[in-house]
Amino acid sequence: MLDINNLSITFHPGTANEKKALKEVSLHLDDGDFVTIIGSNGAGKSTLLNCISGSYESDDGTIVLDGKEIQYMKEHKRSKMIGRLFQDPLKGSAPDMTIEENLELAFRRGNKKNGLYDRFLKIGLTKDEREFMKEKISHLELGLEDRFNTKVGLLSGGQRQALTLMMSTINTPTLLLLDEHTAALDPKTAKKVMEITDKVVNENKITTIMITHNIQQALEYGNRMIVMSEGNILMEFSKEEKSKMSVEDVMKIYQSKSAQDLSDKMILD
Ligand SMILES: Nc1ncnc2c1ncn2[C@@H]1O[C@H](COP(=O)(O)OP(=O)(O)OP(=O)(O)O)[C@@H](O)[C@H]1O
Repeated sequence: MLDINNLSITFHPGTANEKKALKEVSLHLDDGDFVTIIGSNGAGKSTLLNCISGSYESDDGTIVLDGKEIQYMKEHKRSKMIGRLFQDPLKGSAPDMTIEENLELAFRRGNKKNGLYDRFLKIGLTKDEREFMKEKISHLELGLEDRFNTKVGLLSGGQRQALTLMMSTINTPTLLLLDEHTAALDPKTAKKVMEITDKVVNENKITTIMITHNIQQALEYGNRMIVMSEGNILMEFSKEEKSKMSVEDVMKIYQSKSAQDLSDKMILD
């Protein structure tokens, strides 16, 4: 479903600041895979997601998603297939619009049959659509279904991140990219948003890549864990291997295989 072959990108080539951020990275994901990625600061984790989403154009290599070569496809076109969440809960939803308006925008954007919104002809949700979305959002158990007319800017960081997750998955994406999407939340809220994420991903069998600085989270969730260092994929662990590992084991293995330690953020967690 996702085939990345020999992906490379160098920033500021030929200058003193030259940085090979990805060095011939190859990665294959099957349908429904939920892969967690950990690695030291500057390992290339976000760059990899940026190349997949189209925020960055790689110098070399291919990215094939669902049989289509996408490495030269514009980012806005890829966004119809790829959902993405960032660390910052303020990204991904419009603060001056209500929950309902944000959900409608996400619903029409990814739904060919509902292309009217693309042409800026806002038509509003039908009664059935509103009920469908209220039902979906009630699964978050955050009470957002009763606040459909609340402006999103008034929601907490956790509520907003959960809403963005809902917006990214209301039309099931081919691929979901999560870039430390719980890192800016307090531990209790982060846990709740992670549990919601896991439920949404598993129930809808969404192929997902999640970067996290939290090793425990990387071990606990998903069916594969990838470890990156200096622009390379250093190691990969299956669900079964992960289940037998502790956070300390991961840190020891990383230190023995890489010249670096895992990021300071990870050690502090
Ligand atoms: N737009 C850019 N211009 C120049 N250098 C960049 C750019 N984006 C990333 N880099 C560099 O590429 C390297 C990899 O960065 P990246 O953000 O992918 O790391 P990361 O593994 O996500 O790290 P962190 O855990 O600190 O977020 C870093 O040295 C970074 O400074």
